[in-house]
Amino acid sequence: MAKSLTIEDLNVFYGDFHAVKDVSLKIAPKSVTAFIGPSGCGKSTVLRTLNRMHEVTPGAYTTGSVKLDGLDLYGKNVDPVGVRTTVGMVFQRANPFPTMSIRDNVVAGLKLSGVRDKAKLDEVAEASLRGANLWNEVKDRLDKPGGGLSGGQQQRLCIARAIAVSPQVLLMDEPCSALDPISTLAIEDLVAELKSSYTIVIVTHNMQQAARVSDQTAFFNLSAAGKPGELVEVGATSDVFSNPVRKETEDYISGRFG
Ligand SMILES: Nc1ncnc2c1ncn2[C@@H]1O[C@H](COP(=O)(O)OP(=O)(O)OP(=O)(O)O)[C@@H](O)[C@H]1O
Repeated sequence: MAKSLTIEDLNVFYGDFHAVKDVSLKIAPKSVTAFIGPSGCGKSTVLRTLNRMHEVTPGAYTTGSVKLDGLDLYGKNVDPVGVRTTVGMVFQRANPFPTMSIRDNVVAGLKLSGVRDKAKLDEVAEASLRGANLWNEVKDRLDKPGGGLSGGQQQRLCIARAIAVSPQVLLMDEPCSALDPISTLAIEDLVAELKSSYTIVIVTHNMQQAARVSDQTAFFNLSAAGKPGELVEVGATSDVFSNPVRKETEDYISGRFG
């Protein structure tokens, strides 16, 4: 199930632009790691390299390595589509297929991979919706369109869709930025529960959220405009927030810049 991630000397480029420089980081299985830092420092870019999602941008490439329990995700025979099943992703804006039913939204990935057995699909839909804390709210309207749910429910639907394909890691790119405070707390509670089954990496601009949900915090920064983003400090969240090693980290978390 949940696996570790080891990032070594990762550099990310968009064509000629060097976006992120020399990131090395270990992420333990069944833990939550928060990526924090000012806009443009490369948090989402690094996140996307963890399931090769950056490759959908023409000209984007990496050097260095990302290993999932020792397996190099950039190895010669590794299929990026398979990587995205093992390392699932939830985006900033909930993106369910709006006219597709709630049930079909959840099992879309399984259907795409050829599963046709209705009993199996129903079973996975229920388990995933339960896992995403959405079952009780939608169990009587599984055949209604996903687009009819509230923003917070749609985001949990997307989490259900991500876990339906049994990933080992879940990447979340500012999953609460479009949500109200109540829905945000529902997602944070869910992250705490999902941690028992998945390794989670979450990008957030919300310091309190990083402090509430994560075990480990990685602070990224830019040394100057136009320079690549760098990982300044990483450590146990309680240490990074209460006793940061670097002054830049302290300035950022105390709101003095960023
Ligand atoms: N598809 C892209 N093509 C070219 N450059 C990009 C692309 N995506 C991001 N960048 C650049 O890479 C750098 C890092 O961007 P990224 O989105 O990873 O930062 P971020 O820390 O997640 O920012 P934010 O907090 O604003 O979302 C920025 O200079 C950005 O302009």
